[in-house]
Amino acid sequence: MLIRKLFKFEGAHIVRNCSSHRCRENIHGHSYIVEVFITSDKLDRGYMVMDFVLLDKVKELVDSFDHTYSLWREESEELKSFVYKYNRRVAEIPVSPSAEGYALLLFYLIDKILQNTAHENGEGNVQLSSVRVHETATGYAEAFREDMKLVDFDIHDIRFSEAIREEWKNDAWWKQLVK
Ligand SMILES: Nc1nc2c(c(=O)[nH]1)N=C([C@H](O)[C@H](O)COP(=O)(O)OP(=O)(O)OP(=O)(O)O)CN2
Repeated sequence: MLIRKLFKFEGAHIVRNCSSHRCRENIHGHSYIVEVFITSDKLDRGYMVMDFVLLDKVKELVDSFDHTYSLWREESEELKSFVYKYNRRVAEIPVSPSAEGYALLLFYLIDKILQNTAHENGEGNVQLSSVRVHETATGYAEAFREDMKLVDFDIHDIRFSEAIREEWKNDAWWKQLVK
């Protein structure tokens, strides 16, 4: 059985090397919608795949990209300095921030969060099925587990600035993922 939970963030980026010159040459933003699809072979005692409330860390993660500049680590030192000088909320990431890049990055992180979520209400084999990132009303990218072979990074390649981290209720979940 499949469940889906929707999250949102307002994010800014440039996507280098793409075909669209508007997109690759200009800092711009989108109202992103992130859909997280989760499956299980069993229902918990509440007749749920898993309670949506257990996705609170996923909410915190997605909210970390809200009013945040997503800075690809391959950007020039000049742009990096500019971004850090004029923005408090910066996510430095190992993928270019296309819809595809976000979908892969979020799949990687949400999968880790789910693996670190205690399931104590009779849940079955809870699995992340896919992460769909809508960049506009007309375009989205969706990452599945097999797509993770398209990228090569680990959690140490992802950095949230101090201003983002200080808004987290606590950083235990992030420390757990890093461990
Ligand atoms: N496969 C992808 N294509 C594009 C992406 C992307 O992430 N993956 N991103 C962009 C740009 O960021 C752009 O801002 C959005 O472009 P587009 O979909 O063309 O947006 P419009 O609102 O102009 O779309 P219309 O359908 O023409 O209204 C570009 N491509």
